Amino acid sequence: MSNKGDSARSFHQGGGMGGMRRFGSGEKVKPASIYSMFVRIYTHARTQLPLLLAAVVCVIMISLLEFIVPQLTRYTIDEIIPNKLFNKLFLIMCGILGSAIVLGILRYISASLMASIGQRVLYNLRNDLYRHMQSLDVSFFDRNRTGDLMSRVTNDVSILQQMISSSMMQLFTDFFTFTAIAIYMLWIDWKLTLLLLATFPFMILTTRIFAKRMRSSFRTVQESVADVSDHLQNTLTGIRLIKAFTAESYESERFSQRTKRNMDANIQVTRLRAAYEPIIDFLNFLGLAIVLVFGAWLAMKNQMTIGTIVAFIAYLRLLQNPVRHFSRIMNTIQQSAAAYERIMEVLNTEAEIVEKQGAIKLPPVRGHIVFNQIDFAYSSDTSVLKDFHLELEAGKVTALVGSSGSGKTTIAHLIARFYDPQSGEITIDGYSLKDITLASLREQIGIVSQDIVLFNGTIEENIRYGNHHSTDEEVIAAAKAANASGFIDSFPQGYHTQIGERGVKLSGGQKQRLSIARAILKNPRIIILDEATASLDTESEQHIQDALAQLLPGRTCLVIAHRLSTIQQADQIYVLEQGQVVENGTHSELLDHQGRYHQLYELQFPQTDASQ
Ligand SMILES: Nc1ncnc2c1ncn2[C@@H]1O[C@H](COP(=O)(O)OP(=O)(O)OP(=O)(O)O)[C@@H](O)[C@H]1O
Repeated sequence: MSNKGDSARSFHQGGGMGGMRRFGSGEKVKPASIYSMFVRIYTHARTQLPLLLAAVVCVIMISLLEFIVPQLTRYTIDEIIPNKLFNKLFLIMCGILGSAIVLGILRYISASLMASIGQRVLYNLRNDLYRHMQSLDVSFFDRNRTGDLMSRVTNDVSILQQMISSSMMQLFTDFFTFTAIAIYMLWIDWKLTLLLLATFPFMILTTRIFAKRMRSSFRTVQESVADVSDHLQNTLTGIRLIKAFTAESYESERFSQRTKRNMDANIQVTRLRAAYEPIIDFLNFLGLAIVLVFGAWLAMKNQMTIGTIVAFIAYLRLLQNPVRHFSRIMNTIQQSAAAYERIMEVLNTEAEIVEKQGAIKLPPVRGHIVFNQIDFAYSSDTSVLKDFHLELEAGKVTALVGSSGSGKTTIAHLIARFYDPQSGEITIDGYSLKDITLASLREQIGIVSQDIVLFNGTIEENIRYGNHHSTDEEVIAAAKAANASGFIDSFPQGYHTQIGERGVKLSGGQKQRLSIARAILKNPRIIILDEATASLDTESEQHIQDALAQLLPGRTCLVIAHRLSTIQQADQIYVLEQGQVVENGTHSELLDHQGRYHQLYELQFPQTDASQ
């Protein structure tokens, strides 16, 4: 029933509706620049400033030490060897080994610090992402595939994790080393250094060209991972259906198509990388050739010492190391940028259903609900409700009947403000839904729907979802009222029985009774029963009807039912056809009227004399 489409398309285009914001929440997101990615990471890391500062100090010290070692080489060649300073050799030895030990310690400290900062940044980012998703509307989840969203929170965040924990440190160190050494080399011989640096614009250009392509390939890789995850989510939860339709090979084939897309995209990334690295290596060799040839020329003209050339070559290697690392890190950075884009698409999506500023807390209501001139459509091409009026009297039972797709469940969704109508107003006790806080509205509504949602956990935990602060006695009382205590007590573990994913270990009727118990525990002022007794046998249904008969008095109740036997006692019955109320009245009034309700009744009870 949902119109879940391709994720990228739905994020970028929304559902249409002539550009209305309601359906266009997933506005086009600009490709996130690497700069903005780092700014965001830094914003999160700022909270751990002392750690960050310690890491930066380590990085600066590493750069300095890396700088000192070639100086020792130069000193050995230019001073110690010509002057035969044997006594200095031991000092040189100690200097090099000491530097290596300190470098190792500093690298260990900075890597640990960065890992700890990185993990905290990601912990915050992942939680922000999940919290933000929770705040988005039902329509967002209609538009986007569950597997794709899961992949954004898990896979895409993990990719960023890799970059922050390992590559960021390298990037920092390289940046400092590069700057320090470039300045020193300019100071020693600016002409040679400038010649050397002349190769860098080519490196930057090559990097830019490859970066763009790599990012788009990584984007495909990540989308294909999301596709695979979505397929898994759908098919593993629907395994019984697949088996019933012997669709195992069909699904395996579809799975392999998705993994092939992933494989192709990965091959493309590897090819790009394989082409990029040799180009960078070539430019590095060009630098070496320049230093060697030009340096030798200067040395032959006695304008440079051999020690300086050796030190220069050592520095050149240090200067090129960051470049070589960068060509490797660029892979991770581009992959992270693609992941970051996908994360930002969710974070930049704004909820359409938002509380207006100064929204008031809905006080405990009597439950008089009015739909006034409501126009509603899920998307621009199909209208569900048009100029719709409906009144639910406070404390009474109102039933909605009508053919499938006539808009009954939609009415329930609008009361809970899962969606907003395009025009018109819905009020509860005179309060417009748009003027009140979402929490204060939803706290007063209990929904028992035809799609029973139970979470993996115990029976007790699932009932307690209705009210996390309830006592054990209250949980048991709710189960009794919902006629569920009988089957719960028959389980060896009673209320502590694990019900499995989505409650797979329970029968349809048992699941329904748990969901009713959950609603009873919530003790709401308004109750919506959307086909709540549909999967119960006649006997259980009678028990539930008895339980509801105790629960409903004094509350406003909206009952949506196909089986007319369940709503005969309703105070008011509305008959809906194509989003319009075609008649209303009590059961007997509607039978007397001999209209649509009478027709439906005849269809369901052909042997009964309708007039009785
Ligand atoms: N999330 C959604 N996105 C787009 N269209 C939807 C969505 N939910 C329902 N619809 C469409 O809205 C119309 C009304 O659906 P609704 O679920 O309200 O009908 P219903 O009367 O409750 O049907 P049933 O008795 O079969 O449950 C249908 O045409 C349906 O296809």
